[in-house]
Amino acid sequence: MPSANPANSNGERGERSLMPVTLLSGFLGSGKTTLLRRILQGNHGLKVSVIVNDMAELNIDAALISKGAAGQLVRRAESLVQMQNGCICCTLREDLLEEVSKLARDGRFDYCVIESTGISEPMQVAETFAFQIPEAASAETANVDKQGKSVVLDSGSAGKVKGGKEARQQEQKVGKKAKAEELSLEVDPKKKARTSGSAASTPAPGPEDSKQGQGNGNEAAGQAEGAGALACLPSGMTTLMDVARLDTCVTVVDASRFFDDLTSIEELADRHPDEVPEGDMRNIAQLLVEQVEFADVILLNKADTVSKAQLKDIRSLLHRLNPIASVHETVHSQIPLSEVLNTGRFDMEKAGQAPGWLQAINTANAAERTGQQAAAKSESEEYGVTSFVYTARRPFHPGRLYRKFMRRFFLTQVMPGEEEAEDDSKEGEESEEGSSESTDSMEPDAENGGRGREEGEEERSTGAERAEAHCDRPSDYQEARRAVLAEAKKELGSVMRSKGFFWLATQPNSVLGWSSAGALLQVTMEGPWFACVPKEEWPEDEDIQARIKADFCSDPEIGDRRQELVFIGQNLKEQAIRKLLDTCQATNAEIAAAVKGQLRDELFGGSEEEGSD
Ligand SMILES: Nc1nc2c(ncn2[C@@H]2O[C@H](COP(=O)(O)OP(=O)(O)OP(=O)(O)O)[C@@H](O)[C@H]2O)c(=O)[nH]1
Repeated sequence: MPSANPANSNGERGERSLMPVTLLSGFLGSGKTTLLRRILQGNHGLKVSVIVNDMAELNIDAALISKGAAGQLVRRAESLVQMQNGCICCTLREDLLEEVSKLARDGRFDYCVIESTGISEPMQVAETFAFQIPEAASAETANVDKQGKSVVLDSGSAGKVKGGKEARQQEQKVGKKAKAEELSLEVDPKKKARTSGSAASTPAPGPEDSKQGQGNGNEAAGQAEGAGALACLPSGMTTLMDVARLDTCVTVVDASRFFDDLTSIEELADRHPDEVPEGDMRNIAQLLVEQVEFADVILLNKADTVSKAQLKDIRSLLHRLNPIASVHETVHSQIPLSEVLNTGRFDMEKAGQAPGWLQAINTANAAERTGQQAAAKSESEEYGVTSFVYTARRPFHPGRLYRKFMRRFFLTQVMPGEEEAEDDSKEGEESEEGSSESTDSMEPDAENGGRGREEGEEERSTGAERAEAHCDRPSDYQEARRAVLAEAKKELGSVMRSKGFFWLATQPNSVLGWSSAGALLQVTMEGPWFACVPKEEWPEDEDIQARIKADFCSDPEIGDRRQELVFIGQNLKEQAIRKLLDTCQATNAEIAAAVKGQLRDELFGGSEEEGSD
C-alpha cells in the first residue's frame, strides 16, 4: 500500500498535506458496503475515516476494525446545496463540504472513504471538491435539500429547493434564455467534455454546460449563492481542494443486474420510493451509465452470479462506456486495496474525457481530419461490442426522425411543456421526398410501452406512449420494455448507449442534445449553435475559438450546425442505423417549409422562440 498523499497529477498545490479521498458509488446492493468493510478491516496501515449514509448497514463492530486502520465512522445524510441565481443548476453535496473539511482539518486521519448512496452521481461529488466559493459571499443564500426534504437555511430566501431532474428541467428553461457570454464560460474539465472536450467538437454550450460555471472570471455570479455552504469551511478556505483531494472514484457494478438495469425503463423513484427525493425523475439506466462513465476504477462485482460469457459481455461494454477506467471482476468486492486507495487515478480533466462516447467522437473527428485509418480491432469488438459516430451536415426532419428512429426507444423530451402533435397526416403534405416511405412500418410494434406521468410535468414521454393507460402495473413495464427492446434489436442491434447532439430543420438555432441509455432516449434543447452567436461573444480562449472554427463547414449558412451522434452497443447494425438516419434528413423543400414555419415539429413543438432565423 503506498503511503497516503502521493504526488499525483491533480495539480501543484502541495497534495502531500491534503487528505486523499476515495468515493464509492454504485447501485443499492452492488457491494459497496462489502468493500467498505474490507477497507476498514484491511491491513493497510492507514487511519481511515469513513463517511456513510447509513451506519447500521455497515454492521461492523468497532473491535473488528484492524488496529492499523483504526479510524472513525461518520454517519451523514447526503444533502444538497442548490445554487441559486446565475448558476441554479449547480447542486453541491453540502454534507461533504462540511464533513470532509472537518475530517481533513482534524488531521488524525490519513485517508477518507465516502460511501455514496446508490442513487448518487459521482460527478456531483467531484464538482463539490472543485467548486470555488467566493470568500466574500454571504452565508445567507443557500437552500439545502436533505434527502429531498427541503430545509431552507436562509429564512429570507424564497427559492424553492429542487433536486435531480427537476433542477435540470429548470436548467433547460434558463439555458434557452441564457446570453451567449453566459453560455460560453470556460469552465472546469467536465464542461470541456461537453462543449469542447473533443479537439474538434464544440457545440455552443447549453444549459448543462452552464452548470459548470467554475474557473474563470465569470464565475462569481454563479458561485456567490453557494455561500451557505461556505459557512462550514474555515475562514480563508474557498474550496474543498484546500484541505482534501479526490483520489479515486470507484463504481461497484452488480454483474447479476447489469443488463437488466441498463435496459430498465424504471425511474429511481419506482424502485426506491423512500430514498428518492420528490420531483427526482432520474431513471435507473441513465444513473447506471453516469456512474460507469465517471469512474476511475470499476468493480464488476458478484462475478460469481453470472456465466463467464456474460462477464465478458459486460466487461466489453464497460470498456466501451469508459475506456479509461480499470475494470476488475470481483466476488464479494475482493480486490487488493491498493487498487482503490491512494491510486492517484482521479483527475478532473481526465474524468471529463473518460466517457466512451466522447472518445469515439474525438477519434472519429481526428481520423476524418487526418485521413487516418481506424485503429485495430479492440478486445471489446471481439465480443460484438462496437461504437460508431454518425455525422451529417443536413438537418433532420422532426417527424421522420421521431417516427422512424426515436420511437424505437422510450422517448423523453426535456423542455417547457407544449401541445403534443396529434395529426401525423400533415406530414405527407409537407414532405417532398422522405414521406413517400410507408410510415406504418415505422410504427413501434410495442404499443403497450410507455408510462404515464404526473400532470404538469415538463418532461413527457412520447415513445410508445399510446398505451399509457394500460401500463400502470410493473408486469406491464416489463412487457413493454421487452417488446420495445426486441423491436429495436431487430432493426438496430442492441444500442446500449447513444449520445451526442443533433440539428432539426425546425430548430435551426438550437443545439439539441441526445442521450440514450438502454431503452430510454432523452432529447434536450441546449444552447445556440455558434453560428448564431456573434463572434465577439465567443469564448476568448484562442484554443477554444480554434476548435469552434474547426466545426464550421464551408457553407456559412450552415456554420457549425451538424448531426454528431455516437452509438455504442452489441451487434450494432451500423449500416441500418446510418441508412435510417439518412432517410430522416430533411429535403430542400422541407427545409424551405421549415424556414416559413410550415413544418410541424413533433419533437419540440412549433417554431423556435424569438431570435429564430
Ligand atoms: N453472491 C454475491 N453476493 C454478494 C457479492 N458482493 C456482495 N454480495 C451480497 O450482496 C448484498 C449487498 O451487498 P452490500 O455490500 O451491502 O451492497 P451495497 O452496495 O452496500 O448496498 P447498499 O448499502 O444497499 O447500497 C449483501 O448481502 C452481500 O453479501 C458477490 O460478489 N457475490
